[in-house]
Amino acid sequence: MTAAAQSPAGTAAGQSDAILEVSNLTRVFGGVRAVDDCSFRVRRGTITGLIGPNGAGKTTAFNLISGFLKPTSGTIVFDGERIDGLPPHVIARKGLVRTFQIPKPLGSMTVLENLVLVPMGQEGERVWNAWFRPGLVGQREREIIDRALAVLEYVDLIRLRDEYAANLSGGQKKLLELARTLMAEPKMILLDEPGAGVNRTLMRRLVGYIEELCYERGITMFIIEHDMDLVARLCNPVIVMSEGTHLCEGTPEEVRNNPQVLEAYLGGQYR
Ligand SMILES: Nc1ncnc2c1ncn2[C@@H]1O[C@H](COP(=O)(O)OP(=O)(O)OP(=O)(O)O)[C@@H](O)[C@H]1O
Repeated sequence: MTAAAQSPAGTAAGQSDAILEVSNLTRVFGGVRAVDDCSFRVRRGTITGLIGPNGAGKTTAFNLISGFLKPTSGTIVFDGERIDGLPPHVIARKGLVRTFQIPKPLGSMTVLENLVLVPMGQEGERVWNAWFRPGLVGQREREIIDRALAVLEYVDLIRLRDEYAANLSGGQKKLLELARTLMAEPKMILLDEPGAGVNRTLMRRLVGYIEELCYERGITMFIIEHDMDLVARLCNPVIVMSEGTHLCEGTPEEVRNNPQVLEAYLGGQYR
């Protein structure tokens, strides 16, 4: 019997290093094998990049991992537990959350309401009503509101806390999206193109947050990114997908110099 098989479920020696293990993952849309027998692992405490040409299956892989799509076949293990096929809110409660390339805050709610809703789910409205009737604010509700305010301080959106999310700039919406993920107290965040449509100043701030959240708070980061300078600066290792599957992985330097990667990009639509 192997050491892994002898250990209790979820604590096997081989699993402690990998927070995410994707095995033989496949998702078919009609005739398209968007993700095709794809396997990889993400090490705990890393900022891991996911790159590949357009249509390589990166977004579909993220949607499968975060529960927004169900796999056709294959398994996904997060922190020692099978999560494939579970709905997004259950996966988020286990500590795995994702952001979207186009952030999706609830526009008709304020910045603060957007954050309060994350841990409370359907109960968020109740917390909110209680906020206006201070005598009714319970211990848990108070804690959630205080945590939301602290997160807004952290991402420097505190002065916009009563603004409707719909009125925020694109960059501010990105920060709000990051703030919402932090409210879920994640162990791992999937970031979909944090660099897309972001100016240099905000990009520097986002890079700072990503590094600090990973290296100081221990949140594993898994990032889809097309901006190769940003990938080289932030990510190690980098996983390359092509045609729905895992092509290779390595340091940014290694993947950049890998002829298979060049071929995958030049054979597709080089960006
Ligand atoms: N809902 C869907 N229905 C049908 N086909 C889809 C669907 N979602 C994705 N696909 C197809 O699956 C393949 C992989 O798409 P996906 O968006 O995952 O790639 P990607 O690597 O994220 O691409 P990009 O870098 O351009 O965002 C593409 O051929 C795409 O057209």
